[in-house]
Amino acid sequence: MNPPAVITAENLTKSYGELIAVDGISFEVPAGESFGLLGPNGAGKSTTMKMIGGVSQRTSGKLSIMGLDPETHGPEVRAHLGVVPQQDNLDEELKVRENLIVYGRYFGLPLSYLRPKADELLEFAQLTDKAKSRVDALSGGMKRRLTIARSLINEPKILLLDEPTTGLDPQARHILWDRLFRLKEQGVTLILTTHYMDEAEQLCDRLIVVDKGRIMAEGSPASLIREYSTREVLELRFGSERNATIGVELAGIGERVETLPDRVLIYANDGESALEQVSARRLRPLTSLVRRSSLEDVFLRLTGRSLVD
Ligand SMILES: Nc1ncnc2c1ncn2[C@@H]1O[C@H](COP(=O)(O)OP(=O)(O)OP(=O)(O)O)[C@@H](O)[C@H]1O
Repeated sequence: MNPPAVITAENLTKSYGELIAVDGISFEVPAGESFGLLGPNGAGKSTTMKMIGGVSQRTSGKLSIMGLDPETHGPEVRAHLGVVPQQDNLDEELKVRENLIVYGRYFGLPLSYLRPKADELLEFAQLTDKAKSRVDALSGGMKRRLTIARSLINEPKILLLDEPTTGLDPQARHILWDRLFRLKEQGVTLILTTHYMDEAEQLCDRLIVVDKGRIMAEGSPASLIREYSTREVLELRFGSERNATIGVELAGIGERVETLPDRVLIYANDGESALEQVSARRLRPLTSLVRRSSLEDVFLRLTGRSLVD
């Protein structure tokens, strides 16, 4: 039997005046899943998260979190949720450990619970030795981990993460991904937005690709890649002058040729054999690279645009 859905959205819509930021999206997230909203800036990801978190009212449609409507049962819904917003909003005046305790007090949790819980969460966030540090002395990655630790103070069943690793360096991102994996192993349902395809591939069991407030596709990263791309991609650079016109000369190689401003992509199941065909036509790229298809290719196929602006 499938686990029950902890979040159900049906035709969820949010308009800001004339602008439809979220345009009738529907999805279900079963308990324990790591579910992603992948899309470029402005796609409507944060707006969807805010509606789930009960801090933004929907214009129309239905939304249910653990069987409750966040608009009519705000406090009950928030008790099940941990929220990691896009911008860290830690209290810079307070020390690291105090941030956890003071936040827990907002939930009305007793100090006898909060003190050991704060220590446990600092351990989890690898911040035990920073317990007494000032927040403004922490690195970006540490602040993110502290924000995540803080969001876990009430032992939420669902964690909402809006762009969890934006602005972090690769090492800090990997540490964070590892922590999120651990939460998933503990059975926490993760809902995350990202415009990084590698993050979506690493973290999400299933995701929706969103663009301009609409769902373009839905599935696991692997199934989306299988459905919308080839196994491999041959990336060629011919220099800015030739890139624009070379597409015609490459026609027929692989399943599809996509011309971007700085490179040409040939979609083929066997990239090396596509490269041999390029050589056979006496076309000499400045650089060539064969790689596996990614969600970036899925997005390009679905929208004709690149995921990262
Ligand atoms: N409070 C608001 N008032 C008016 N328009 C808004 C408001 N919040 C968001 N928007 C608009 O709604 C659209 C969707 O924004 P949203 O922040 O949800 O996108 P996003 O996919 O999360 O992108 P980002 O990663 O940049 O946050 C954008 O066009 C944005 O300008």
